[in-house]
Amino acid sequence: MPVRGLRGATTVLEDTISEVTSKTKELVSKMLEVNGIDKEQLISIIFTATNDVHSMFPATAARELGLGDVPLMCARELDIVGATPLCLRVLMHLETDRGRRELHHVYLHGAKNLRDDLPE
Ligand SMILES: C=C(O[C@@H]1C=C(C(=O)O)C=C[C@H]1O)C(=O)O
Repeated sequence: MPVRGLRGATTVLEDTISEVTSKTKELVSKMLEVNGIDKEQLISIIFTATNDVHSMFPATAARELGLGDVPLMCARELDIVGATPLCLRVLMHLETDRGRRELHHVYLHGAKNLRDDLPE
C-alpha cells in the first residue's frame, strides 16, 4: 500500500500540561477522524513545538489515545521571526490507497491561518 504524509497544526493557549495534552489529543484525533484513518495504518508521527513550549512532550499526550505502538518523535520547530507562537505541528506517515489530494490536512485554533494552499 502507498505511504502518504498528513499534516496538522494547532496552537495552545498557554504552555501547560493540560493545554498541550488536550490540544494534541484534539489535533491527532481530528486528523484520524476526518480522514477515516485506523491506527493500524499509521507508520510514524513527528511532532514539533515552537520554542515557547516546555511543559511536556506532545508524544506523551498522543500515547494516551492508544498510539503506544506507533513510533513517535518530538522536535523543535525553527525559531522564525514573526512565526505563530505556542504552535504544535504534526506530520503523520500512513499507509493508504488514497491519493495525496484526497487527504485532508487539519489546522485548528490559531494555526488555521498557516496554510491555504493545501486541500482541506
Ligand atoms: C508554515 C508552517 O510551518 C512551517 C513551514 C512548513 C512548510 O512550509 O511546509 C512546515 C512546517 C513548519 O516548519 C505550517 O505549519 O504550515
